[in-house]
Amino acid sequence: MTLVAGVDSSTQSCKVVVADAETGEITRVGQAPHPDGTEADPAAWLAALDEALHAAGGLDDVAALGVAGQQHGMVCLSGDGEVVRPALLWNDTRSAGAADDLVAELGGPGKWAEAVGSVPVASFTVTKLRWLASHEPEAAARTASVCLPHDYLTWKLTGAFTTDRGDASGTGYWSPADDGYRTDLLELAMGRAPALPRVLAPAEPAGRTASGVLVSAGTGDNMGAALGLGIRPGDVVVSLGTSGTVFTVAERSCADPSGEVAGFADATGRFLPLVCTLNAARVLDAATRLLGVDHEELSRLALSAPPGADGLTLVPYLEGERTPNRPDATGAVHGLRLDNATPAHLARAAIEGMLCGLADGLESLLRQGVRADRVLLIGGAARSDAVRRIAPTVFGRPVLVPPAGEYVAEGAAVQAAWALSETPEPPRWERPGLTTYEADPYPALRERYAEARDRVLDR
Ligand SMILES: Nc1ncnc2c1ncn2[C@@H]1O[C@H](COP(=O)(O)OP(=O)(O)O)[C@@H](O)[C@H]1O
Ligand SMILES: O=C(CO)[C@@H](O)[C@H](O)COP(=O)(O)O
Repeated sequence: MTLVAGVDSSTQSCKVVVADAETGEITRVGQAPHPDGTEADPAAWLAALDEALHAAGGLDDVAALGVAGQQHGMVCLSGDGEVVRPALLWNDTRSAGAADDLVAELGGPGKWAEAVGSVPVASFTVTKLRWLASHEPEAAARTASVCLPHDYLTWKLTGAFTTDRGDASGTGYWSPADDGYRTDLLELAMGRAPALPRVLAPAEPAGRTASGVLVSAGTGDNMGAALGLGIRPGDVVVSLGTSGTVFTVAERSCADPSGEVAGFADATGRFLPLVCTLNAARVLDAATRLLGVDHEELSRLALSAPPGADGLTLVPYLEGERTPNRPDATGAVHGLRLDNATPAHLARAAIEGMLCGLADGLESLLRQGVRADRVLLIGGAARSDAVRRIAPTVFGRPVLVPPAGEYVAEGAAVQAAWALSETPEPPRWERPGLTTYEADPYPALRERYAEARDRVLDR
């Protein structure tokens, strides 16, 4: 049996799966935590990768490996390959002002959508580089090259400085439509253009590890999930990890001047229109802390309250928000009355509020002409029974849940198997069935959320 490994170096942890390259059967898994915070020393990702690989039984019998990682993180390297400062992550909002400035300087949101498929907000690497140039000019001057979290890990594994279309499309200085860097935009951000990783073709390997394991191009985590699930146009994925994302694969590139939908590329040569919120699984983590319960009890409580939580509405902007672009917003609870002031109502409002943000995202995606024949729910918070049961009431359509798994890491493993096989299309691994969750839509909930979502205080 030929084995391949896939890595998901995500916000909260590093996950590894080892699978049979032919059937996709998972034979081993490993996981290790990442440090908390919105900036991180890339050495911590390497240490977590090492620990997770060890927990997954190591690479001695593995033929190929792929690394998917959290998108957008700014990793600045000096001329001798040292990390210049801790990486700013996708959920760090300090560059929100820089994003506004860059949008204005290029002539407005439409110009950015046209140039790189997305309108940059604080998450995008290009805005972090502008922030660096303005606030830490010495660090900016020492920056000889810039890459993303998965590029950094692939470089450390192989010595090759590479990236892929998917992750490059989240920088704000690579165009999915034209398949090339826009170094002029990097110059706009920093006043000059540091060296950038070479963009590999989807099945092109980056190189080999010191012990000879083939390393595939790697990609961003959402592109990894799309590959792991084997989605096709018409399949919309809602991922409830640290971030909430709603995305699909498309044959044509997307350019939304409203900035709600990011026109990313995928890991197969196609495109990945995506909406991202900053607030997903950790809203539920916060609710468990507020209520002094664990996730199982939160789920039980939420299901014991009625749809709409009798008017209790939670706006989940606990980390500010990206879609809508409210980097300084805070969360809020509205509609509190004596009769709905119960743990069950609050538990339900937290889940409903988190899902309303994603349901708005689905609508933005549909406005781009995307089809949603099926909606699939994945990510850490999709382990919650209440989330799975409440999702169809909020989305107003059935929701399909694949068996709990690490689909980003599985996608990275698919890519590794693809790099080994050199076939025109990635391998398609059969996966056990999806569970369908259906429930009556409850539109009043979305209407109330729409009223509440702009009535929040800024930090
Ligand atoms: N049963 C559950 N119910 C709700 N949230 C959960 C559950 N299990 C895990 N989570 C949450 O899911 C998140 C981790 O999800 P994951 O998709 O691995 O995130 P990421 O890939 O962004 O690091 C954590 O915030 C964790 O607390
Ligand atoms: O910024 C985005 C997508 O544009 C996020 O989805 C990050 O890629 C982080 O993902 P998770 O760690 O939440 O999976």
